[in-house]
Amino acid sequence: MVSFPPCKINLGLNILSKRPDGYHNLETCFYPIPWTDILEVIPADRFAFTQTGHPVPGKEADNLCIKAYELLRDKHHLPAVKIHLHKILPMGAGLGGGSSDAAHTLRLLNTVFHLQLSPAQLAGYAAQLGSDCAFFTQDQPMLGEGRGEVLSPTTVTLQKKFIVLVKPDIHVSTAEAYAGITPRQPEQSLGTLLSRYPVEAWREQIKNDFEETVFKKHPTLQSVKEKLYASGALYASMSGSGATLFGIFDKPTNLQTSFPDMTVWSGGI
Ligand SMILES: C[C@@](CO)(OP(=O)(O)O)[C@H](O)COP(=O)(O)OP(=O)(O)OC[C@H]1O[C@@H](n2ccc(N)nc2=O)[C@H](O)[C@@H]1O
Ligand SMILES: Nc1ncnc2c1ncn2[C@@H]1O[C@H](COP(=O)(O)OP(=O)(O)O)[C@@H](O)[C@H]1O
Repeated sequence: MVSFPPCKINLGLNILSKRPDGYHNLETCFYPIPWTDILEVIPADRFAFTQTGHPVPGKEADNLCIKAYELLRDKHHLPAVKIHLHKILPMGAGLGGGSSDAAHTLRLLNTVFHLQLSPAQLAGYAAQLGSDCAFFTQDQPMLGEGRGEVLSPTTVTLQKKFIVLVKPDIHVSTAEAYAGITPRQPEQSLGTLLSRYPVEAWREQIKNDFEETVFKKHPTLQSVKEKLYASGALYASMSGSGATLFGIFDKPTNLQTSFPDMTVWSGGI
């Protein structure tokens, strides 16, 4: 069985406090974007993992698809499978592609082997694989709290809008980005702000707390954001810990020529 793990952008990202377990409490709105990897899981005589497209850095055994399989295999005595991942999404990009692959491996295994795991059980397993993973067990925008795994529905919608993602050839480590932050409580919760204001007003209201320190270290990212606004974006921001920037537009917008040496994706929602 095949699935298409999508990526996400973060509409706003407030880092609220540092936790005793070393993670940070945050609030964000995860929004799914239909730019995807391709993932196949089929029953097999012996376990095998194959991978094409962009090579995934690190040891193969650390691939989140394998980690996801091992997690369910140990709990539910799964038979062997063959997993194939075709990697399209940029990595370490603030787009959560690896987290999505992990969650979609769980979802495929649940379906292929009729495990009948509830959405809450799937989200619980996903959260063991990464803070962002639980979101990808859903297919709709969600507010994320806790370390990102406490999810609640939101009415925020980007329907009829167009998104441009720009990924410069810069890598920002998530752990490093968190280390540069001084957490603080905002005056108004992100959920309230997102529901109260139209996209056009978010520029003054909604922010990503990582931008300040990450932009200082990589000024190119600030200039990409400014260029997105200059090209007509209603709202532009960095996604997650970077380095992808996104712009939300009223009409189809293709900016590859504006960012010739960067990876650009654009599409409707
Ligand atoms: C920043 C965010 C925002 O959506 O996304 P990305 O930029 O990675 O896409 C996420 O919080 C990334 O979540 P995820 O990539 O799943 O993180 P994990 O693997 O759980 O943790 C990687 C490292 O990030 C830090 N971390 C992560 C989540 C969190 N709430 N607090 C943290 O301090 C920890 O140092 C941890 O060791
Ligand atoms: N299936 C996978 N796809 C992408 N990255 C993976 C995967 N499995 C493990 N990783 C590791 O996770 C790191 C970052 O993952 P990714 O989700 O792309 O980051 P981000 O959430 O910042 O976009 C990679 O550099 C890689 O070492």
